[in-house]
Amino acid sequence: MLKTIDGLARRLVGSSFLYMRRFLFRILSVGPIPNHIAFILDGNRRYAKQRNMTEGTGYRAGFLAVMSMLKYCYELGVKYMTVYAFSIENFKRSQEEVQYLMDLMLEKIKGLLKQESVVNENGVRIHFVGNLKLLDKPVRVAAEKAMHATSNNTKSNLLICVTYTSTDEIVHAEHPAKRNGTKFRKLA
Ligand SMILES: CC(C)=CCC/C(C)=C/CC/C(C)=C/COP(=O)(O)OP(=O)(O)O
Repeated sequence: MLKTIDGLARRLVGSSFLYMRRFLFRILSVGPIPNHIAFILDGNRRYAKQRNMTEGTGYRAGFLAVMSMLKYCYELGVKYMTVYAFSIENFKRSQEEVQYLMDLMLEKIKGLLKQESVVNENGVRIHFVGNLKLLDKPVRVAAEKAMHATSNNTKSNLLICVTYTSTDEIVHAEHPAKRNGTKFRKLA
């Protein structure tokens, strides 16, 4: 008897949550929807520390949080989403932590490629942005595979920034420009 009441209550809470969610989305989609939203993945370790969790658990929780934010964005019709995931500076962390993050990225990129993933369900094209040569080879290969596999998706775009930093970008932007004969002048 108690089990039946508990099940009923759960279903009631579940359906009212769904109803409220639909209602909220209706209201939000009336207003102007941004074309591009960017997320900086930060605070994963602090989150884990506050809850006496391992750093790895914090990173995993961070990834799940960003995935649900992305799902809301797709549902609202945001065309471009950028995620700042791993900068070149992040390589200065301990070797174990960097390796953990590389393994996590590999696992998650493979997950994104699955048919039932949030990316495929929402017709999202993935772009990895940054100096990809600096990534661990298996991660780079998976990233390239993800870009290729989603290249025909047209509903929205997910830009994942990895191994990036402003100085590296300036250096790499300058080289082709120099080759084209562009003249640079020093800014005062
Ligand atoms: C495929 C894909 C998008 C994977 C992403 C995996 C992921 C969660 C990466 C976050 C990496 C990172 C160095 C965050 C910085 O914040 P921090 O956690 O160091 O923050 P804190 O030290 O300020 O708490």
